[in-house]
Amino acid sequence: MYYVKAPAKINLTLDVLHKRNDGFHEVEMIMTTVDLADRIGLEVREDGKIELLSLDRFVPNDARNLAYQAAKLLKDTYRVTEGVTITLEKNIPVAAGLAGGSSDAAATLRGLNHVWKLGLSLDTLAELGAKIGSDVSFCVYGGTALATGRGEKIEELPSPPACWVILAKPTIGVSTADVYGALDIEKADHPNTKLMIQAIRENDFDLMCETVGNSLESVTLRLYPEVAHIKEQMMKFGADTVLMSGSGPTVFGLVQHESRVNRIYNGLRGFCDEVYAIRLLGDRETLA
Ligand SMILES: C[C@](O)(CO)[C@H](O)COP(=O)(O)OP(=O)(O)OC[C@H]1O[C@@H](n2ccc(N)nc2=O)[C@H](O)[C@@H]1O
Ligand SMILES: Nc1ncnc2c1ncn2[C@@H]1O[C@H](COP(=O)(O)OP(=O)(O)OP(=O)(O)O)[C@@H](O)[C@H]1O
Repeated sequence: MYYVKAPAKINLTLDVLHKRNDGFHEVEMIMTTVDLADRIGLEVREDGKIELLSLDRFVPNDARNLAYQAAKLLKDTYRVTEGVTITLEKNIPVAAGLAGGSSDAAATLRGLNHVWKLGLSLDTLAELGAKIGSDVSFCVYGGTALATGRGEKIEELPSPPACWVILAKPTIGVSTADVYGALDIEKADHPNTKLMIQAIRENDFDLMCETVGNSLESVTLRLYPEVAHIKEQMMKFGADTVLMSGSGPTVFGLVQHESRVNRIYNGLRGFCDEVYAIRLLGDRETLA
């Protein structure tokens, strides 16, 4: 069995610029990977079939699964005769704004490129991944990046300042399409992407905290008041900054001092089942 790691992402910024003619939105986002990952096992089969095994009851184990779709796309595009059994160990919360499914698809592309000996570049895998979902291209590279277009155009950035990340996910799943659908771009918050890039390049933690922002946040906060409650509590318990990731509902807090991490974690665990205290991964090397 060949194992690949599929880490979650958070959006340090997510600016929605305008709606396009194809129904998608033009975005500018700064994404970074965090140390919470699914694990994907790949076993080559000679009968040419693709099979997916998942123990998580919230995740489909058929052609609806993004990891399955990744395998099928790669097999069809490059006329691969071999098949694969994909074992999915899910640790990233589902429908959470953490790109769990997209990261599984990306890791499957990377892993199959290896076990099927295709010799494709990451750029080629990222281009292919964009056909599965807007977040897949970023997940193929991992690390930290500016993502533009509908999210599929990736420019690598250095690692953000090192810190702890507290993730808290309320017990609701959010549909990305619904959140984009309910967005009023004029009224939304528009983070300063350039300033965030400066904060990252200058390794300035305080500037990073001041500059986080997400155009989709106010939509999800309006639809699900419990997300606002988690934000307030996380701030109150002492996070340096707090923001919703992607289309939500997961909220992340950035924390510089380890001494505060336990207090925030324990405080949130009092009323939220899914809380994680992890580190930013930040650079691409950690995916190898
Ligand atoms: C919210 C984010 O997770 C931020 O990283 C992404 O923008 C969403 O990425 P994703 O889940 O991979 O999204 P996709 O599967 O490509 O699209 C789901 C739906 O979200 C909406 N969508 C997505 C991306 C985008 N730039 N504009 C959109 O309007 C579309 O209605 C689309 O049908
Ligand atoms: N491998 C997978 N892992 C999780 N969900 C999957 C997977 N494949 C398909 N899905 C489906 O996709 C939906 C969205 O799940 P996912 O966890 O990827 O959302 P997300 O974290 O909000 O992603 P994003 O941040 O990219 O919008 C789920 O409701 C699930 O049915």
